Amino acid sequence: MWQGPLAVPGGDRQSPIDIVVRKSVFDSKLKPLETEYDPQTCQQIWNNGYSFLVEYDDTTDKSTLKGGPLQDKFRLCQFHFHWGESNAWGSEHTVDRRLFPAELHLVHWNSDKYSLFEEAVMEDNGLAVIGVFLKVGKRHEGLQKLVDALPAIRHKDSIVEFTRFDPGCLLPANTDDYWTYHGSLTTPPLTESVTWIVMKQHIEVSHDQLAVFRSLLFTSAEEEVQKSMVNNFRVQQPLRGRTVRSSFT
Ligand SMILES: NS(=O)(=O)c1ccc(B(O)O)cc1
Ligand SMILES: [Zn+2]
Repeated sequence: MWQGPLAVPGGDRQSPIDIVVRKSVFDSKLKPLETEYDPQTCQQIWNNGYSFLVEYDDTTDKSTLKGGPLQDKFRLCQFHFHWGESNAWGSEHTVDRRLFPAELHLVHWNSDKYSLFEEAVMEDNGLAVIGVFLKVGKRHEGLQKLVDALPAIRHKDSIVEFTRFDPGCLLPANTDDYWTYHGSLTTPPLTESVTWIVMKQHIEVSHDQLAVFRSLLFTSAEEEVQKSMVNNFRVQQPLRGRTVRSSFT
């Protein structure tokens, strides 16, 4: 897995963390999430050498997230995943130390306060990331269009057009139950600008679908030694006195 600097200098709100359910605090003021995703804003899918990203046109408020713990409206800019080399591990967050084979991150930035992702990423209330755990089980029909595009972006820095994909199909049926806490990006620049919203309910994907994730490569086409893109998750970070709130009892 990606080790990197163990702690960011002065970093006391780093991610990911273990969510200790019995220590989370129910907050009745937490609202249901409100997502409005327009599949027409989907643009491309690419291998950035850490994961694969599905990127959305975030020049207007077409695909947005609000409600939940958020005061402002946030724009979807991309989603990506983290996974393991085996089904035994792969997620970044854990629940009472329980590992999942993979985790989806839907990345949004505060378009009420900032005009670009690059600005928002430096600010306390700049980003909101929805985390969804993946379990191996039945095939996820909505995911298949994405899985079919992966062989075309096997190598780092490869990119293909990818359109008309509704990321809402990757959310669990129940999006009212979640944990939320203030944390950071889990890959560089590791900035502490993220309101994390981790779904209690997981989604299911098939073993074969997850195997295609593992067929991706960290390395670019020119490199002699090819390395499988697996275990692209960060080690867990200290809670440093933070409280994880829950939207459910
Ligand atoms: N893994 S994560 O969702 O925390 C994340 C999101 C975005 C970026 B980034 O745009 O550099 C890095 C990490
Ligand atoms: Zn991520």
